[in-house]
Amino acid sequence: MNDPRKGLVECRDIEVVFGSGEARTEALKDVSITVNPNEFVSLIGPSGCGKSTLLSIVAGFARPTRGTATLDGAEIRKPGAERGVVFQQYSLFPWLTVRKNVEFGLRMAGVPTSKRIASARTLLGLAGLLAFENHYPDQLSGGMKQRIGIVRALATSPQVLLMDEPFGALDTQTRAVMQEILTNMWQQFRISVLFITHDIEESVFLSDRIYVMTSRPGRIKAEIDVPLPRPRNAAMTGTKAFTDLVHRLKALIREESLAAMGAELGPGGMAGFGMEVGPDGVSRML
Ligand SMILES: Nc1ncnc2c1ncn2[C@@H]1O[C@H](COP(=O)(O)OP(=O)(O)OP(=O)(O)O)[C@@H](O)[C@H]1O
Repeated sequence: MNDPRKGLVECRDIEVVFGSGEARTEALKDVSITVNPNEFVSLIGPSGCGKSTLLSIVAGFARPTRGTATLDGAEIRKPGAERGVVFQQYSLFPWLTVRKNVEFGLRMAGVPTSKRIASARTLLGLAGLLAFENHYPDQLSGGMKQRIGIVRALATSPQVLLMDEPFGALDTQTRAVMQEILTNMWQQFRISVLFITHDIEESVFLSDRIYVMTSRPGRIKAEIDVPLPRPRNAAMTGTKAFTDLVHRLKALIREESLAAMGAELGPGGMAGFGMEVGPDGVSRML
């Protein structure tokens, strides 16, 4: 079982610059975010604003140019078992059965065979996948593969789950079911989650708090609390509280997406959108 006081992620004044000279790209600037223990936090923002870059810093796959990322006060310098990662691509090993995929991290950690089989079977049972333990990934649907990806990330009992567009490749119906499964699993495991999505409804449905990022270089534009009760269910998506939050977030994202496009389209190009490009960048036309 996880320690409920652990899983505090803190990013402070993160700046990331790729390349130099003409190829210099400022991806993130002055980004500070916190994910509290047991909290579900989403990052949303226009394409290319640096969401994946920030997540990969917390995962330990990349280092910031400036600033620090810590987990429970310790600086993150490399990947670690206390952080599970789930990507949009299923990234399961096709030559291993479902159960052996789930066992993989435990095997790497030196957990004895009988113990890791028992853990994998328990988790597969919770995700409704025990009947498929001896199947190979190719024999399963996209939704099942992603459930296995989540189960595999949870197998090593991480304090934090980092998810980069995990449902991006799924059809709308499967995606909605996966959101319910994830919120139920999160409720049981009570770990911290940092979740990236392009889908605003998805972020509201799942999160306690949402950070909205600006267009590149990504900064934190807004931090929005989601005070919807838990456990969450599909019926909530029709409530006024839910749709009001979605509209508010959509307006924030639209502003940033137009700003990003405006920079590409140049003066006059944004007039039809109620925006214009001036010497100080993009502004709203009244
Ligand atoms: N290794 C790299 N070298 C150079 N530039 C990079 C590298 N990785 C990312 N970038 C650039 O940094 C910016 C941020 O990329 P990132 O993938 O983090 O954005 P994102 O918000 O996750 O985008 P999307 O929503 O489209 O997935 C982009 O302009 C991207 O092209």
